[in-house]
Amino acid sequence: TQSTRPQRLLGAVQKNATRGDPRSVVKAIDEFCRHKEWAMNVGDEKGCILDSVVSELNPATVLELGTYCGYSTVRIASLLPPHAKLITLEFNPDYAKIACQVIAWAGLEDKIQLVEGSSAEWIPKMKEHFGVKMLDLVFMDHWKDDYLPDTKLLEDCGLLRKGSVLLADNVICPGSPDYLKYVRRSPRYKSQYFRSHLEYTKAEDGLEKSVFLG
Ligand SMILES: CCc1ncnc2c1ncn2[C@@H]1O[C@H](/C=C/CNC(=O)c2cc(-c3ccc(F)cc3)cc(O)c2O)[C@@H](O)[C@H]1O
Ligand SMILES: [Mg+2]
Repeated sequence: TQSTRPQRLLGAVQKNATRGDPRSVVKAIDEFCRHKEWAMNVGDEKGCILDSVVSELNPATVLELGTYCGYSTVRIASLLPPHAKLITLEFNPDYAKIACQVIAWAGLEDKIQLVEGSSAEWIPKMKEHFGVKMLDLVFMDHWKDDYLPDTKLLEDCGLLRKGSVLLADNVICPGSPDYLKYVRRSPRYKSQYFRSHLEYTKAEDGLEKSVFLG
């Protein structure tokens, strides 16, 4: 049977990356997507912006919405302090299976909790199920129409504190106009746009960083 693109991406990691070396996993995926097959990872250019936001924040608890193949999961987790935790939600079981193996190849299983299911189902369970008190960082990279409803759900579930950061991928391409309007207009957020390019292309895209003001 034909392999899928995520399966071929995993193959490139297992072939070209060193077990237990997260940066080599990130590099192997970027090489594969730049030279072999494009895939919707945040990529190396926007990835550097992601790295700087994570490093500056030094978050103890991170939530990622939309694992896909685990590229940004590995990229974020490789920068977290020793006891920090990253919970990543992915509702496609095939993608979750690939991401699980990419995370294992990077040797980051201890820092990452991959949950198979939808954000709508699991965000309300964060506190009781994972013992999460507050989220320091949320990286949004799932369906773009879900950015806004999930942001409101995070607020309603009391998961954001003064200083919590929402970092959203693709606010230009494919775009999430309703989300952008909301965080830029709301007095409860201090929002900032980091201009960049769509992964592995010259098209414009960017990340929106929004700090919750409480
Ligand atoms: C139900 C809530 C919910 N709960 C849990 N997991 C969820 C979920 N909703 C979705 N997922 C999973 O997240 C990932 C989806 C990601 C969606 N991302 C883009 O569509 C995208 C597109 C381009 C682009 C494509 C083509 C172009 F021409 C240009 C740009 C570039 C990008 O960086 C992009 O992120 C998948 O793993 C879903 O299974
Ligand atoms: Mg994206």
